[in-house]
Amino acid sequence: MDATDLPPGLDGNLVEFVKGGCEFEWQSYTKTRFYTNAFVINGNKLLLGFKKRGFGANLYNGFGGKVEPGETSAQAAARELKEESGIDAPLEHAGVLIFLTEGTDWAFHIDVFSAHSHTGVPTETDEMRPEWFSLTEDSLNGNDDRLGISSSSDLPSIPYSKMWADDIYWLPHLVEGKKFRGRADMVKDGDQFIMRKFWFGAVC
Ligand SMILES: CNc1ncnc2c1ncn2[C@@H]1O[C@H](COP(=O)(O)OP(=O)(O)OP(=O)(O)O)[C@@H](O)[C@H]1O
Repeated sequence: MDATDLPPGLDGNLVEFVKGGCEFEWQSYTKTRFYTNAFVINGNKLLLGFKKRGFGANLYNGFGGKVEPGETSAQAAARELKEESGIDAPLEHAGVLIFLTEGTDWAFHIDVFSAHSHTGVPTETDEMRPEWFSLTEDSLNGNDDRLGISSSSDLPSIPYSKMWADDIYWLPHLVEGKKFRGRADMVKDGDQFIMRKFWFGAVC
């Protein structure tokens, strides 16, 4: 894909898998702040955390936060995973997401990581309550959540309706082990954010 067709902030040899909001312009930004987000898979289970406070409170997400000065994103991802869930995992880089939110002139740059094993027992912290979710196909692609049915396994389905709106576009790629990139410009709708303009793609 021609780099000029990509949303500002993304580069490389990428193949689009979904986009929306073509009638809007990409929001401009002058600064970037770096964050991490880590997803741990164990066989047919995915670990998510229910965020109890701060940005994204009351949503399920991976474990992550700000990259501190002097840290690499991989170091920050490991630190945040441990701080928020109590576990260690051999995290590998899986994707990059750029988010803008209405009214701010800076972009979230989120390095997303995944791991297929871990040590330690996921433990609730002040910030996050870890829970395992089913990775059956209907759970992962959001069919169970859309239809309000429980998963065919003994674990709950991935709760996309209680996650950031973008997650359903890239989480299945992460679980399949495909590298991805994406950008979403979010606007406030009542007390939640919705995507105004977005683009997600795979790394060739
Ligand atoms: C807009 N769409 C989004 N979709 C999915 N995840 C998103 C996100 N936007 C932000 N995130 C994640 O939200 C966390 C915020 O981090 P946040 O808790 O504020 O950081 P940190 O733990 O350093 O904060 P404190 O210093 O404790 O306040 C961090 O994992 C970041 O990756």
